[in-house]
Amino acid sequence: MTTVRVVVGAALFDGGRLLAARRSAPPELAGRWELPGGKLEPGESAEEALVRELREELGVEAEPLERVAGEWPLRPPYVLHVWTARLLAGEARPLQDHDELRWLAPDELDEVDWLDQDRPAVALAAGLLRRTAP
Ligand SMILES: Nc1nc2c([nH]c(=O)n2[C@H]2C[C@H](O)[C@@H](COP(=O)(O)OP(=O)(O)OP(=O)(O)O)O2)c(=O)[nH]1
Repeated sequence: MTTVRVVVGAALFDGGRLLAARRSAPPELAGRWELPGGKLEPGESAEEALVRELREELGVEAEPLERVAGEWPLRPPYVLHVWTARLLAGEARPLQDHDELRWLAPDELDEVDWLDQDRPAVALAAGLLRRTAP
């Protein structure tokens, strides 16, 4: 039996908008949009991985908030887990893995070509945002 490995994706919110990131690699994923994040390293919690990845990929500090219920299969052995997070400091820039970023308002979420496996997670995360936003 293969052990499942977790990829953590961040539904990063700031001012009521959600950050979408366009992948620059590998070729089969390039041009599609995703929630920034990456693989957990050994011994790391999902929250720790999320903070590290957002620092590396976007140059920002973020606070994980809550896990979005669900798990989405990726290329085996990986599965996608998603957490909502809020921006604490910095201005997001596509430093690694991405070539474009967009902050999407709730009515703009369908404007980018999300990776198929990200669509349900994005919809759920946006629902959480609508519930918790002032
Ligand atoms: N980060 C991220 N990866 C996703 C999402 N959806 C999705 O299918 N993936 C896939 C793309 C990659 O095959 C894998 C995550 O790899 P990654 O390249 O982001 O991970 P990483 O930063 O840890 O990079 P590395 O170890 O490969 O260098 O999961 C998503 O929303 N976020």
